Amino acid sequence: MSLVAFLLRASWQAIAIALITGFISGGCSAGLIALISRTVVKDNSPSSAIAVAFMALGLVALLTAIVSRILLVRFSQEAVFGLQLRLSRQILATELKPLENLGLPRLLVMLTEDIQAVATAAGAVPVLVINMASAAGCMVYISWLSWRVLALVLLLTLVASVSCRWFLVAGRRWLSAAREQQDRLFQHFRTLIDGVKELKLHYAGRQDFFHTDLEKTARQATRYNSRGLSLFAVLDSWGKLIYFFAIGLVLFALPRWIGISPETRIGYVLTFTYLLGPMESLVNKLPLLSKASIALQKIETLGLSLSDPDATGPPPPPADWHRLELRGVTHSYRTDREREFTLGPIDLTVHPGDLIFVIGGNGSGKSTLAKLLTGLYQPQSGSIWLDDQPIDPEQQERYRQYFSVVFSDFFLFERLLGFDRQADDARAQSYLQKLQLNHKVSIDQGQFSTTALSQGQRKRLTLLTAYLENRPIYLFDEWAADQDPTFKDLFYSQFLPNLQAQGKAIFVISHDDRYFHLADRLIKLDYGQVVYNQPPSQTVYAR
Ligand SMILES: Nc1ncnc2c1ncn2[C@@H]1O[C@H](COP(=O)(O)OP(=O)(O)OP(=O)(O)O)[C@@H](O)[C@H]1O
Repeated sequence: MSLVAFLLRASWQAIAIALITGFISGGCSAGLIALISRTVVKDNSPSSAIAVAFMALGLVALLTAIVSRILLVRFSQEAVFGLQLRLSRQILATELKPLENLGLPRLLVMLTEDIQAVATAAGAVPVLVINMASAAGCMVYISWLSWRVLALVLLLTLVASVSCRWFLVAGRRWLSAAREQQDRLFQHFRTLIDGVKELKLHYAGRQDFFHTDLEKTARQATRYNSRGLSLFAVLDSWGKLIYFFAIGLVLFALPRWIGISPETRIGYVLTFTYLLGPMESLVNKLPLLSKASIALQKIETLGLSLSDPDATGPPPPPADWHRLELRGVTHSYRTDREREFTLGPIDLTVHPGDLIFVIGGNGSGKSTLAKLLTGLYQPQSGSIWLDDQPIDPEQQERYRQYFSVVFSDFFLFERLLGFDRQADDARAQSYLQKLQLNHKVSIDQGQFSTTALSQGQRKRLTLLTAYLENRPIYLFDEWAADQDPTFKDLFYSQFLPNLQAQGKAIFVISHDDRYFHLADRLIKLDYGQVVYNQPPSQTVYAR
């Protein structure tokens, strides 16, 4: 999608008004040039009517330029604002799996660099429009002066466009290549920030990462960018050369060939001298426009969902339920054929009040099962049923509201999201006490006083959120792994039974075999397959 199409889509009526006022302004500027050249050539003592006309034209040119620019600035900024919100919405509407496939760096580049590129180009559009309008007005004036000169100008414009096209296409290709490197560069920036501790501790590793990965990619991006921008710089000078050639032609050659009048000559030269500024600014903006359309193309090819997640309104709150079933559910990660991992087919039935431990070695598929169970992944085959109703993609949002989940790679928000702040403060405060965090953290209007805590303490705060959510089904992915022995014991022997007593179904992904006997059922996974699904009393599991 081009920048123009993007802006038109945002509000074509506003753009039309801005264009019309822009063209009036440009036309008036061209009229001013005509008036000046006529007066210089023909009138030694211009009448006051000409002076009034001059003032009027100047005033209209100025006022319409202001109106056009303000309108365009406002609408281009609105369009960028809309783009930011649309992209954020699209990310929220896109299923987890395609987002994981895209990866964080690509999404980050899109939300920062690409939006910035579009915003910068959109900011330049108002000036561009006025300049193009002035150029068009000047063309009209030239055609009025002499159609033969106009034919020459058009011919030169054609030559200029054809010869500049090569620079444009090549320049754009390099900028596009630089944009590809930008995704990789953001990946390295992420490594730099996330791995800063490890990099600081390891001199050789740090040098290796810095030179082999980060510097190399950054250099490549810089190289491609400079090649692209250099071509645009050559294009600028080439354009100017053609421009001066045109002026020279009219000044020195045309009078001999076709005998044009001094008025035409001066009018032509004045017009072109005036146009030099707008044309230069127009050519200078070409790289910005190219970058913006590359960014817009990139955004489109990411394949984010186009549906609005909020279009159907809020999902209904979870109703009473009696049975959750997984029937032959599978999920595969297709990295390459030989190392493809497939979870399932899994058959599973859960009832309210069930406490199920999901166990198994590293990489056996426990977290994948968690994502399937909670509706974050859709089954690739098989189906999930809630009380005799299959969960199809339209039901997914509603289905997810049944779950309160703490993942092993959890994210702790700075405040309690989506709660009635005042009403829930008191409840949250009492949970803080139970979680033995009241001496470290307080809550005011749903805002945690701090989240700068130890890993174990931060994880306890996620438990607080889960409690407040009060959903029918809970899932804890290795929640107790970071807890001290006392709190770990509290979690397994008090918190879980408490939730169970409230009729919650609970999945606990765990390696803590000391507590396996507390479960109603153990589901053991091994390389994506269920080894057993039975009560611990019937199971011999290794301690
Ligand atoms: N995003 C992904 N892309 C490709 N393969 C993946 C992805 N996530 C997980 N896998 C593969 O799926 C398998 C199961 O991973 P999963 O995270 O479900 O295991 P797990 O039992 O939770 O392991 P752990 O106990 O180490 O957390 C692993 O072999 C892993 O390589």
